Order: sequence, then structure tokens, then C-alpha cells
Amino acid sequence: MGARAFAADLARQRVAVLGATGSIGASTLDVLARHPQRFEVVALSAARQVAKMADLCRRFRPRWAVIGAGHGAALRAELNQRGLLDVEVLEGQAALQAVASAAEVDIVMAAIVGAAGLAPCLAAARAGKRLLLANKEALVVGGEVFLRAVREGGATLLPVDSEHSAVFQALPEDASTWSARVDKIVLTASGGPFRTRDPATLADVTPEQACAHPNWVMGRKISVDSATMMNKALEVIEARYLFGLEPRRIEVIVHPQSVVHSMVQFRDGSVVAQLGTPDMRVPIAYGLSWPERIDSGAPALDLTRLAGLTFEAVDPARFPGLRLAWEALEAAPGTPAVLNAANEEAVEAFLAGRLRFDRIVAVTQATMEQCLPGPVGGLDDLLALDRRARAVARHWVQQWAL
Ligand SMILES: NC(=O)C1=CN([C@@H]2O[C@H](COP(=O)(O)OP(=O)(O)OC[C@H]3O[C@@H](n4cnc5c(N)ncnc54)[C@H](OP(=O)(O)O)[C@@H]3O)[C@@H](O)[C@H]2O)C=CC1
Ligand SMILES: CC(=O)[C@@H](O)[C@H](O)COP(=O)(O)O
Ligand SMILES: [Mn+2]
Repeated sequence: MGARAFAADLARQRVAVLGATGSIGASTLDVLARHPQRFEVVALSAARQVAKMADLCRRFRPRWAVIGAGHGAALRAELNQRGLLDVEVLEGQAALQAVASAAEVDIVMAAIVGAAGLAPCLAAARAGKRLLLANKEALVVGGEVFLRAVREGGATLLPVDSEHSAVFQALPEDASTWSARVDKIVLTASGGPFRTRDPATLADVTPEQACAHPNWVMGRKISVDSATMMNKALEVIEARYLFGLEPRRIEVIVHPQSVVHSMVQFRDGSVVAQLGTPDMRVPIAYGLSWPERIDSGAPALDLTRLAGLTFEAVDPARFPGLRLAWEALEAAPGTPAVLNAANEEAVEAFLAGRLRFDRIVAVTQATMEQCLPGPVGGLDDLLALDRRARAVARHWVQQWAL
């Protein structure tokens, strides 16, 4: 190894945490704080939580703090009050993309929720960053456009979603062998808070009930997705793009304990699974350190203390949204973006008390039937399709408004 390469090896990796004020953001910063010799936080982003962002700036002293459009002045005032004059405040989408692709950034944690994270992901991918993907919606919407940006930019795309990190850990190192060696990928689904609830009563569930996930503490949008199992539909599409296997070779089974995070079944019948306590710091630490392993802070798994590990088939009547994943993948390119946009609109309406829980999937399905994508050449086409699908979804939300 030459002296220069050795010096670079010793240098700290510079990390931008997009979505720093959220659940994944908090877990990421917890892992980073355990390894100050290895990582340096150079940028943080949030949409509107100004006070929380200022607290994070005081703790991590990033060079840049990016906040949603219209909140820059408030953040500057908070930082001034705390005497944090060395943090540069930037505002809006263009700033997110600038930070995600900045030369001073080595690793981008994509932890913004929803399609809003797509443009910064593409910027990071085109700039050749190590891109840690929690923001599954970005890949669902971006699809081949996203993968092309990764290829052309020479980026390293690593999964953070627990199931996809599990699959990645179970797969052989050489990606060119995956298709020949793997029979199928089996994603585990907890079944969410309504796994055993009488489906006839799902019309009445409240946002608080839907967000009470049995095993994971997460943001409200993904919590609702878990309750409808649209989270797993998004994850099937995410797996298709990350691992390149045909959709029919991706399966979902219910595993209520969320200890087996997912598995790979090989041609010879072997099944390799990844297990761990349900703690997102594990896949985050793996993405940060891959191919090495570092302390994540998560408690070790003690199998002797588990009451048992159980598995069930998915009941399609209880979770009608799951099959939409395969339908979207088999339909015209761009259909996953329509699925995602409709789901985002429906979840937002449900959380705002404007839509019944059991209409979320209905809105998504109706939108997919009505909103047919045109050609998808790049980001502008995807954003236009996303807008069009949201308009159709809002129409259905209105039809079924409470
Ligand atoms: N939480 C988890 O355990 C897991 C999450 N994921 C995925 O990771 C992503 C983040 O999830 P989670 O951390 O739970 O979500 P949270 O809602 O907790 O956090 C979302 C973050 O994104 C920011 N944000 C929200 N909207 C925008 C926007 N329009 N533009 C820019 N920033 C925005 C929020 O800022 P502000 O706080 O200011 O609103 C916040 O920092 C999602 O895609 C989710 O599916 C995947 C696996 C597990
Ligand atoms: C932690 C994580 O990766 C989430 O996506 C989680 O898996 C949600 O649980 P469900 O299995 O209920 O969707
Ligand atoms: Mn997941």
C-alpha cells in the first residue's frame, strides 16, 4: 500500500445524514457518535424541526445544516442563540442535492421519508458516494433511473432497510453469481399491529393504533405502511431493484417476532438467514463499515431468552396491498412510482383523519388502475408522474373522505 493510500485509509469518513431529525437519523447519529475516530458528521438535514436540528448541530457541529424551504431564518436564529456561528445554514431541495454530492462528503445516509428523498439520492449516486439507503421510496420511484445513476456515477449503494441488509449479508460476495445460485429471496414481515385483529373492524382504527408497531419504533409514515403491509410491498420492489432477481423469485412470509430479518434460499435448498434484535443500528452500522463490522450499540441477541420464532403465510384478504408490488413490477415502467405516490397521499390523509385506514390500499389500487405512466427517461419524468399520480390519488381520497 502506498503512503498516500495509507493516509487516506486513516482519514475519517465524512458523513451527510439526510433526515437527521427522524428515527433512522437518530439511530445513525447514535452509531456515528460511537466512532468519532472513524466518522465525522459534515452535514445534517431536516424538513421543519428547527429546534431539534439546532440541538443536533450543537452536538455534532456539522459544516452544513440543511432545512426545508422557508425555515432557514428560524434555524439561523436558533443557532445564533446557541453561539453556533460556524454551522452554515442552507435551505430547500437544491441545497440537499448540493450537500449530497459535495466533494467534502464520502458517505450519504438517505433517511428522508418518501419520494422527496429521490433527487438527493440521485445527486449522491451521480457523485459516486457510498449511499446508505433507508429511504426505500426513492428506489421504488427511481427504479432503473436510480440504478443507472449509481452505475454511471460509480457509487456504492448499500441497503439499510433491515430486510435488505439481511439479504445482502446472506448473499455471496460476488453479485454476478446471485442469479445462478439463488432460488429465491424471502422477506419477513411482522404483520404489524393488526396481524390478528378482525379485518371487519379495520375501518375504525386510529392513527395512534396504526402507529403502534409491535417490534419497531419508527416514523409515522412507515409505521402505517407496516400496518397495511404496504411497507412490504415497497420492500418487494426495493429488493427487485437492489438484487436484480425476477419478481417471482421474491417471497414474503409473516414472522411476528422480527428476529429473522430475512433470508435467501439457494438452488441446493440451503437457506441462509440473518438474525438480530430488532434495532436499526445493526444494519446502519453494517452499511457504514461494510465490508468490516463495527460496534452498533445494539444489544446482542440471546436466543435462549426468546419464547420462540414463528412463521405464517400472508393472508391476502387481511393484507390486500401486498400483491400490488408484483402487479406494479409487471406493469409499465413507472408503475411503482404511481403505487408509491398514491400510498403516500393515502397515508397522509389517514394520519390527518381524512381517510379510513382500510381505504389506504383502495386508494392506491384505484390510482394504479387510472394513472398509466408515459415514458420514463429521467428525474423530470418521474417527478411529473409522481405529481400526476398524487392528483389522481387525491381525487380518490376526496371520494372516500370522512
Ligand atoms: N424508522 C425505521 O426504523 C425504518 C425506516 N426506513 C425508511 O427510512 C426512511 C425514514 O424513516 P423514518 O426515520 O422512520 O422517518 P421519520 O418520519 O422519523 O423521519 C423523516 C426525516 O425526513 C425529514 N423529511 C420529511 N419530509 C421531508 C421532505 N419533504 N424533504 C426533506 N426532508 C424531509 C424529516 O424532517 P423533520 O423531522 O424536520 O420533519 C425527518 O428528518 C423512510 O423511507 C422509511 O421507510 C426503513 C427501515 C426502517
Ligand atoms: C425495521 C424495518 O426495516 C421496517 O421496514 C420493519 O421491517 C417494519 O416492519 P414490518 O415487517 O411490520 O413491515
Ligand atoms: Mn424494513
